[in-house]
Amino acid sequence: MSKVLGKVYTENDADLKYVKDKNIAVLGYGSQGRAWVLNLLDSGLNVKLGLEREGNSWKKAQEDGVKPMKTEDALKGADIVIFLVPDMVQRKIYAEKVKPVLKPGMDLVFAHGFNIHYKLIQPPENVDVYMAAPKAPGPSVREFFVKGGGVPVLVGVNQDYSGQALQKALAIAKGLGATKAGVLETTFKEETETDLMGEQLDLVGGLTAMLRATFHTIVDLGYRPEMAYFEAINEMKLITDQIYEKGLSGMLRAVSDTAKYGGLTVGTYVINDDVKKRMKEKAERIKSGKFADEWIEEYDEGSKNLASLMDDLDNSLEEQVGRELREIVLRGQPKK
Ligand SMILES: NC(=O)C1=CN([C@@H]2O[C@H](COP(=O)(O)OP(=O)(O)OC[C@H]3O[C@@H](n4cnc5c(N)ncnc54)[C@H](O)[C@@H]3O)[C@@H](O)[C@H]2O)C=CC1
Ligand SMILES: CC(=O)[C@](C)(O)C(=O)O
Ligand SMILES: [Mg+2]
Ligand SMILES: [Mg+2]
Repeated sequence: MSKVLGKVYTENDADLKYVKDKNIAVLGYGSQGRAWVLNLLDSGLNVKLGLEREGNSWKKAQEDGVKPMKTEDALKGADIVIFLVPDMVQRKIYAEKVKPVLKPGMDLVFAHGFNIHYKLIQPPENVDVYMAAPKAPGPSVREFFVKGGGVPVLVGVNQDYSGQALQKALAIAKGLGATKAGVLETTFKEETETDLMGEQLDLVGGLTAMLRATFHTIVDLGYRPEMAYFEAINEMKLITDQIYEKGLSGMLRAVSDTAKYGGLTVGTYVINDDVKKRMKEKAERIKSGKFADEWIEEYDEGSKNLASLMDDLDNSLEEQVGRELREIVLRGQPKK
């Protein structure tokens, strides 16, 4: 029994029978979509892949031995519709393709609560709305499954018309392999807001900004960029691997005493109360819905700021050095 976690669902708490005879339409074959389609098919479920265009995803699915079809065709006779197109695209596909064929008793399933929580999609009362949110990038969802395991998934129920929404969410999570690890329960609000906070404050936002700031601090003092890249960026994976396996204190015990002392004293000097105040400001912005409004507006105007930020990053010194150094690093990587 766990001392601090809420209920953790594992293999025996979930039964595929709740979704086994249902027709499942998965919309999208990107990072998550590919992993979901392949894992759910391998788990023996009836999955149809629906795509809007015969583009890259279409080709990739065919290469994987999956038969893609037009969204409309995948939705024919569907009982369960799983949204794995980008968050900003879901409302359009819902309005144009799903809503017209939505019948009482159907299920709408999400991998992230954004569209439901921020009311971009407002389903009628007579359908189930639930989520299975993998706490890992899509490629890991597939890789763990293929190796006989699974990544942790959060399940949550927003509407339980059938009275079986939680069982179905757990069944989908099991089909993804997640009950091999553990499935935790959440709400759409909690999952959406904490997911955004994590990715903005550290995983995606804070981390890249910190790596780049450290890189430039070292380079600005006159050291060579390749030294800075190794120290400030490349080695981060090895440190986070230690945290992943052994926790923060386990990582600290794996590095030298010199690193331990320097790290513990300087880390909190750099990431100080002032930084935490700024983090809180941005976390509040997520809670208030202001971040969602900003992102929707940016997307609707063509994501120009996003594209230009990505361009700047691609052209940065750290990425130029990184592209060359990674060839050396990856050459020495043990074969999988
Ligand atoms: N990427 C990840 O690892 C994670 C994603 N999620 C959630 O999973 C869902 C899917 O996200 P990803 O897998 O990252 O998406 P993605 O961007 O990797 O894949 C999107 C799929 O939708 C298609 N698509 C893209 N633009 C489209 C458009 N305008 N019209 C129609 N189809 C379009 C693409 O061809 C592709 O098949 C989102 O709700 C996301 O928040 C949740 C956990 C982690
Ligand atoms: C991979 C993941 O869970 C993220 C960072 O939240 C996302 O891609 O949105
Ligand atoms: Mg996430
Ligand atoms: Mg996210």
